Amino acid sequence: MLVVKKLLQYTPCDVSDALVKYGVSNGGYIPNLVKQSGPDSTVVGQAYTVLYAAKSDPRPAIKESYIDIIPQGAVLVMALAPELQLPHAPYVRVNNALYGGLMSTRASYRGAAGSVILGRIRDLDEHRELKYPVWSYGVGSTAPGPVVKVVGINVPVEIRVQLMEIDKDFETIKVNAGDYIVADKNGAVVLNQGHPKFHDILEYIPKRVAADTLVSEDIKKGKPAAESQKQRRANL
Ligand SMILES: O=C([O-])CC(=O)C(=O)O
Ligand code: NI
Repeated sequence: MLVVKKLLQYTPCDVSDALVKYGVSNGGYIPNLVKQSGPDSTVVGQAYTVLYAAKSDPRPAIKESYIDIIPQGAVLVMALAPELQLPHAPYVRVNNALYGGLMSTRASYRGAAGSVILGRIRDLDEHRELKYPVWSYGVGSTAPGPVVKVVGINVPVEIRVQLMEIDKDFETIKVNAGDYIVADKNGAVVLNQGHPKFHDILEYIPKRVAADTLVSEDIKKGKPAAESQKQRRANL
């Protein structure tokens, strides 16, 4: 809870700066998500993961409704099995919406912090009326039931994303249940709970934010950006 309180003061960009400092070159950023609803402030919570697979997948469907057991304060992270993902737009092979307004209504009632849907959502107005924060790749009109089923709750999920290297197809971002999700209009970042430098990362964030506030003041007074950045970040 303390970690959540701390992170609520910052943005995903601040968290990414710290992750880059500690060797995560993509800054933990989960690309291609669009903020669809909710207030402007940063959303932070521990990931509550839900994994969808094709109806033909050999794994049995989970009987329990994932939304009825979502913990207070959690961020729902909903992903499709890797074989249903694409590194390029539209990012998933599934055109049915994975998630809708009734799910947000229940999540909001249970005090969840937000929902990050790595696929399509429907019922846009309902999420917006609830002022409940939802991110997704896109929108849709059809419910998930005819094509996919939930096969995992609080299991690690893998997100296939495009890479710069032309000889590699994709890289995989992993989200484990309990990892910290920090999201706003810039998108969503995952801070792995098990990162060996987790506490250093948390300590670095305010120092870097303070330095960059001074850089901003310098620039507004006419100082060249590169010179100020070099000076103000010298000891970081
Ligand atoms: O009905 C569904 O399966 C999803 C949906 O639209 C909702 O949660 O409102
Ligand atoms: Ni609906």
